[in-house]
Parts: sequence; structure tokens; C-alpha cells
Amino acid sequence: MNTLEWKQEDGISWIALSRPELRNAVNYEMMDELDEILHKIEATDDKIVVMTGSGNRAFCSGGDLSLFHSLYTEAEAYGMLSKMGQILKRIFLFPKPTVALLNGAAVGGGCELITACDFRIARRNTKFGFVQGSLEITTGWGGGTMLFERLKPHDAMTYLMTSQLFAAEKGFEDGFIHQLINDDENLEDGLRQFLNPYLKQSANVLSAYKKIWLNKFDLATFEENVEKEIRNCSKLWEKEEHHAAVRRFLNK
Ligand SMILES: CCC(=O)SCCNC(=O)CCNC(=O)[C@H](O)C(C)(C)COP(=O)(O)OP(=O)(O)OC[C@H]1O[C@@H](n2cnc3c(N)ncnc32)[C@H](O)[C@@H]1OP(=O)(O)O
Repeated sequence: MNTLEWKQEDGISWIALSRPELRNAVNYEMMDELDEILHKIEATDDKIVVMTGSGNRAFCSGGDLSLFHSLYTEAEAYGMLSKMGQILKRIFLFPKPTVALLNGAAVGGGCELITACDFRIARRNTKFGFVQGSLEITTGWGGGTMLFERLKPHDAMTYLMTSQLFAAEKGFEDGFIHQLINDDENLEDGLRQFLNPYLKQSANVLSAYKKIWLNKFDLATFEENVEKEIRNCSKLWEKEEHHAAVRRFLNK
């Protein structure tokens, strides 16, 4: 694996996004490797999946803008967005509980990725934000649809419509972040403390409860809504306003 690290420990499958020099931005290779790892983990007896990022700056900075900037048309954008959208759906619907451990900022598509997970754990001052609006696009990996399943509608709208970065404390108040870890605490120890009661249960029990939550969904409607989100984002992607905003980011 070139873009991910995977380890199995005490019933936990750890996936670390591993492109720290680009703040763990997602490229096509990472998408393929995520897909492959998720298939492998599904076949293990591991109880819980933890996703995190390498380094201490970012969990994930979203799509790799230096690469995806070359996608110009709606059709080109759709190809990339739907490829990652499939992976986010797999994470959202994964038969085992999933946890995003924010070792650093989760921004843009990175924030969509943490939304696909069942639980989010972060240091107090970690920032997260659906900044896509400042690039003249919207969420486009299905994370907007998923956010409305995680939060009260007005909180989800505030996160999405303002494009702001928020501190993890704000996410905790809104029920988006489930556990805050103090600065002087080891991140992994904090996570293990959170996970201990869950890890005392069997994999079958955890999966059965995940299934009850997923049974709530009309899968066809959920998939249709994700598809609409991806198509809408693709339309905005091809506009000059978006390309100009990305150029500003890359030339900063
Ligand atoms: C598909 C939909 C999407 O996801 S659109 C992408 C939305 N994402 C963004 O706009 C994220 C922009 N990145 C950031 O805000 C910051 O890099 C964050 C994540 C907060 C980290 O800040 P900081 O630790 O100060 O790092 P930095 O900004 O100096 O970045 C270090 C190098 O990494 C690069 N980088 C960062 N994010 C991306 C990205 N998404 N795609 C491509 N490259 C990225 C920066 O340009 C910088 O590169 P360099 O070292 O200056 O060459």
C-alpha cells in the first residue's frame, strides 16, 4: 500500500491515510486502496474500524486539488466524485462500527469522510469544516446527505452553508464529535478509553446493532440522494468560478 497503512490490534482495524506532505489528500490510488482494505476488513473478525491520518497536522484535506484541478468538465468531475462517493457509501453502510480519530484538521472531502463514520473523536482544538463552498462547489462525495442523517437539520445547514472551520468543541456541543481528548492526553489512549466498553462486546453484537441502525434507511432513497448530490457538485465543478478558486488555493 502506498497511500494507506493498515494494522490490526486488539479487535481494532486501524486505517491511516498516509500522504502527510499533502495533508493526506485523497488521490485515485488512495481510493483504490481504501476500497481494497475495506473488503479485507469485512472478512476479518475485527470488531471496530478506526480511520485516522498520518502526521499531526491533518486527518484529511479532502480531494487532492493539485491532481483534480485537471478535471475540467462536468463529466470528468462526475467520474472522480462518484468513485469516492461509492467508498463513502461503503463506509457509511459498513457492517462493523467505524470511528474517525481526528489527529488533525478534517477539511472539505476530509470532513465528508469523517461524516461517513459512525463516531468522531478529536482533540479539543482540532478544526473541521465543509469548506467546499469557498471553492464554489458543494459536498460531492455524499457527505452532505450523510450529515443530515447525523445532525439536526439547522446544524447541518450551518456547517454546510457557511463553509466555516469549527473547533472540535463546537462539534461536541452539536453531537457531531463524540469524545474530546485533552491536549496533554495521548490520542490513542483517549481513543482506547472511549472504545473499551464497545470492545467488551462481541463482534456479532456490535454488527447486529449496526444493522438495526442501517435498517432504518430506505437504501434506494439514500443512494438516490447521494447520486443527486454528486451530480449537483459535478455541475458546479465545471464552472469557471470553481476553477478560479482552486487556482487561488494552489498559487497561494
Ligand atoms: C473533492 C472535494 C474537496 O475535497 S475540495 C478540497 C477541499 N480542501 C481544501 O480546500 C483543503 C485545503 N487545505 C487546508 O485548508 C490546509 O492544508 C489544512 C488541511 C488545514 C492543513 O493546513 P497546514 O497544516 O497549514 O498545511 P498547508 O496548508 O501548508 O499544506 C501543506 C501542503 O499540502 C498542500 N495541500 C493541502 N491540502 C491539499 C489538498 N486538498 N490538495 C492538494 N494539496 C493540498 C498545500 O498546498 C501545501 O503544499 P506545499 O507544501 O505548499 O507545496
